[in-house]
Amino acid sequence: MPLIVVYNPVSGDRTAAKLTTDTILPLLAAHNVIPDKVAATEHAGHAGTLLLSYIDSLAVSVRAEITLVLVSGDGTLHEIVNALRSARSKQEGPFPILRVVLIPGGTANALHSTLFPPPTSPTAEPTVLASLHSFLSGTTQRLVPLTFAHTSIPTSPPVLPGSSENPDGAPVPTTSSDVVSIVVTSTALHAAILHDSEALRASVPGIERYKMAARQNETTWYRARARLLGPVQRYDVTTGALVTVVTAEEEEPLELSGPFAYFLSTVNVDRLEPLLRIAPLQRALPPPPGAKTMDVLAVRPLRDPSLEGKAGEGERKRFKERLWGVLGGAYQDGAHIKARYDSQDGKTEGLPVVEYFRVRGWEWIPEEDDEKAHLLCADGTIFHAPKGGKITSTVLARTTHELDISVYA
Ligand SMILES: Nc1ncnc2c1ncn2[C@@H]1O[C@H](COP(=O)(O)OP(=O)(O)OP(=O)(O)O)[C@@H](O)[C@H]1O
Repeated sequence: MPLIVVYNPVSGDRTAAKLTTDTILPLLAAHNVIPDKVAATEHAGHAGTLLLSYIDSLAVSVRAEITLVLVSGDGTLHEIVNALRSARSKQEGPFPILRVVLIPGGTANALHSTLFPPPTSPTAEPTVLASLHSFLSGTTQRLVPLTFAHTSIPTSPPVLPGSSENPDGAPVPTTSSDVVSIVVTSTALHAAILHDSEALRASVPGIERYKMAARQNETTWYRARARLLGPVQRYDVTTGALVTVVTAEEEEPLELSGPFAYFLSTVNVDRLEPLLRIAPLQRALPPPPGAKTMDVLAVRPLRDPSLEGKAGEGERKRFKERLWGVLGGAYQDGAHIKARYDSQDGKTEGLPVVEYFRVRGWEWIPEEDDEKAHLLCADGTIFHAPKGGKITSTVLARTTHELDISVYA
């Protein structure tokens, strides 16, 4: 079967080239697996074009299924998936199945740490080559298919009927950017952190840059409405179960009014970093195989009864302490999803701080004058919606994207 090795020499701590040469290629050779091609990415966006030109170089008779050994972080895989999706949409007929051997060479390695959670015992084997061992094992191979979250971000501001640009209310064609996430799609704090941390990449190559960017955004709230598209389930902290709140696609979405401190959705992953288990139900209560769902986490500060509905500087500073305290629970195996506000009457339980949903998709409608609420992060790539532009994210059905991409686990 055709096999290509691709590594990103600048991802993470920049050790992908050494790992490939010193460890991965010798291990493949020891199993009589000789790659057709070994290539380093040379610039952003290169991984996708590399893979597509490799596919083009193969005779049609041998390209039904391709193995990619990828040494990188999530961002490089994200680029590959988007390049394949774009190529697929322009091509009729069969398209190669892609099997990925994923070697964590990035900073966060969310997908890899979800498939291979960090060992709890100090004597356990490190997991860096676990996907490769699965591929080489032959008998114990497990392939995990990837789910895609498709997000559409308008590129031009909405033109409302009756406005000076459109006085007679004629339909105005909208333009948008489209992107597929395989890990995370977010707005609010997470998007702001990813946006600001990119500027720190050169000086702070490790995870620390995310913490620095977090501090820059810790008292910001984001004014927007979110509409959760059905079917929608809500996590019930008391029973530990997911409870249906919107039954079908046709029903009215569940609307969440802002402001938001946090709004993030994940597919395929429960972790964003090896120890940051942000969406624990992705593994604790996994969706059935092939389900068209993503998990959404939202934090809306004004649910905190101690703020008494106020959003001043003092309340934001107080809420910052609460938010960090709660989100810190994500590092304790996902304990944040159980945190509650204080009870108002001292008898009943307080509201959950983190609202956790399983949904088909969501819409995010930022308030026009809140610039930071217009940021969107798709697997680390940042987009800016135009003023007041509505962002929509939904899980793509396999029949729509017609791609078959899975990872050895
Ligand atoms: N040779 C290169 N020079 C500069 N940028 C590159 C090069 N090759 C790839 N890239 C870019 O590097 C970016 C980061 O890669 P990747 O996501 O794999 O690593 P990371 O950000 O360190 O890890 P993670 O996404 O797991 O946090 C990608 O968005 C990709 O476009």
